[in-house]
Amino acid sequence: MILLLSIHQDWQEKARKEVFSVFGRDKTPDADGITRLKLMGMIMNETLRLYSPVYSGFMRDVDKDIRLGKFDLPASVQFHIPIMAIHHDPDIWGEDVNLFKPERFSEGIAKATNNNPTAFMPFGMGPHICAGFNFATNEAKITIAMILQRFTFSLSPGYVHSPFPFLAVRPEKGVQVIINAL
Ligand code: HEM
Repeated sequence: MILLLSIHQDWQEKARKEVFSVFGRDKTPDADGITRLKLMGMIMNETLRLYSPVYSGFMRDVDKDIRLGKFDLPASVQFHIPIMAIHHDPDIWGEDVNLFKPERFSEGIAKATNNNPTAFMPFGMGPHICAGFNFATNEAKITIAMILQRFTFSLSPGYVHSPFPFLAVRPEKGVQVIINAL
């Protein structure tokens, strides 16, 4: 999120305005307020879509013969759900699939996915959905909100774009930003 908000200063400003309107400049973010950060949620979803940390996806075992949409899946096969590929499918997200556009989530996930809400699954899906889902999203929202309350940030000219798959997607050469106190 820091990378994308450094590039997209307009969204950084919108996110800061939202944080100020909910917490002001000084209040430490609390659970109640965090649920009211709608723009922050949209920015987070778009970040998780573009740079899905669990890029490779996840596996499911088929325990009995089953029909899934147009596929007949026999018992005992394993299939792979490739999160990053689904998150970059233009049939679902549109021709602007590679652009950072948090506004695509403004009316919820069903609208953003052209009525395929299960196509957005940065934390997986079903009974084995990520156990840390709430923890991870709340922690990130609190951290970003506290940074936005105190600092502006922009991308350093030395930054080299280098998303790198190593367990999770990470910037191989780091994310260098210039930070200024507000
Ligand atoms: C941005 C951060 C994270 C992302 C994107 C993420 C994503 C995922 C994904 C895609 C799965 C597979 C889900 C499935 O098979 O349907 C998963 C499983 C899991 N995650 Fe996370 N995760 C994150 C953070 C965390 C954190 C912080 C914790 C623990 C505090 C955690 C604990 C787990 C556990 C225990 C599972 C296995 C759940 C099961 O198999 O029942 N995750 N996560």
